[in-house]
Amino acid sequence: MVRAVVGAAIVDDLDHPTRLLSARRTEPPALAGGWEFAGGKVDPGETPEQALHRELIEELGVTVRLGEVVPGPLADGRWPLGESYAMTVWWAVVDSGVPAPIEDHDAVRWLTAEDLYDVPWLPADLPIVDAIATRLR
Ligand SMILES: Nc1nc2c([nH]c(=O)n2[C@H]2C[C@H](O)[C@@H](COP(=O)(O)OP(=O)(O)OP(=O)(O)O)O2)c(=O)[nH]1
Repeated sequence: MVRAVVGAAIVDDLDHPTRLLSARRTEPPALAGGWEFAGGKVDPGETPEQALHRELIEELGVTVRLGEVVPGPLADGRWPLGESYAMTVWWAVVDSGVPAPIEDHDAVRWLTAEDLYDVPWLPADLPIVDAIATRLR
């Protein structure tokens, strides 16, 4: 069974995004230093949206408003993350708080279309970043 993961493409504006938030992982060692979408695994008893809101409060200290799903190639628009995980990614904007690397990350960075690929994204995230890049102005 593929495990469900949720992630947020946090941008400055849902209708006219110009900046995307990326976060640098600290764990596990094989993934540490890679940049990703904040989020994580859906726990038993949670909806995917509940899981994402929980993870964003824990990891970045923010509440968000979710937009549409960034549609991926798998069933339900999910994106493959290797063999074991599939991630649903929502567009999101910050409702309250300032994103900070509270847990699981040691840096966050807002990226524009110009410097979107200047950070070493986790390899599985690159097709997702490509999809987002088409919307960043
Ligand atoms: N959150 C997140 N995980 C990603 C991304 N890209 C990617 O390959 N992954 C992988 C890393 C992990 O193997 C898996 C998600 O696990 P996670 O470690 O973020 O989940 P979690 O916060 O619930 O972690 P834990 O409680 O089990 O330690 O998906 C991404 O953009 N965001």
